[in-house]
Amino acid sequence: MRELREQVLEANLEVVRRGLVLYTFGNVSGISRTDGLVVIKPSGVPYERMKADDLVITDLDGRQVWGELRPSSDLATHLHLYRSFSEIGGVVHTHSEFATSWAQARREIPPLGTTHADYFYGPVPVTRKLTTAEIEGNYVHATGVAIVECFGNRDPLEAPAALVADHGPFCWGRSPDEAVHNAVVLESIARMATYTVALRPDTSGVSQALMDRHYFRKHGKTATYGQS
Ligand SMILES: O=C(CO)[C@@H](O)[C@H](O)COP(=O)(O)O
Repeated sequence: MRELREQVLEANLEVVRRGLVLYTFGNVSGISRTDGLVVIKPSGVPYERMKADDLVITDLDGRQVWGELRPSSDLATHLHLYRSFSEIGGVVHTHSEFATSWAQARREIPPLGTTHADYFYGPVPVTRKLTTAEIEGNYVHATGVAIVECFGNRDPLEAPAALVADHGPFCWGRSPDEAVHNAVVLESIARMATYTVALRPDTSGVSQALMDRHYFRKHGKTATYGQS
């Protein structure tokens, strides 16, 4: 777990270097599937002071098995994603400005160009609004449930991000560093989508043929989106 703690620390520091978070916003975690254990950022600790030993380890039910500090307040969302999406190895939550703006507008990000299609096969989905009962109840877990729901039967690695309505983006990948990479790309395509829609509100976006061409040549795999 020492190596995973170092990877998760590095991934947390990378979201700061990439300008995706301010102060103590955001969090990154990673999972060891063989041990069934998750390493996550501690809650509220400034990134510039964070050390690998400050990271917290829990099991998939959220029981803390290592660390003195409290785990990130978003832990239950990360855990639900790990339980639901068995292929993922890292989760990132940020409040990056353009992706968060689409989340606050409660709009999915449509595939408007090949930059999007290289990384996200189809739109980046947005969740439904949480109910008052969910917000007053197990809010953080309900956030994870809403993310998984908005994926339906799409492959979560074909569009490794979701926008949580009124909140912000969650991204994931096969590892913590791949999840951060996807969060950086998401912010870039969210920025371009904002400008594109401002310049041409009636844009129709990329054709299915262009999206297929770009996504498949980059990933070399078979589509599931749009086939079910
Ligand atoms: O979503 C939020 C707040 O809305 C989080 O990103 C927090 O800002 C980070 O909390 P910790 O991970 O430090 O508990």
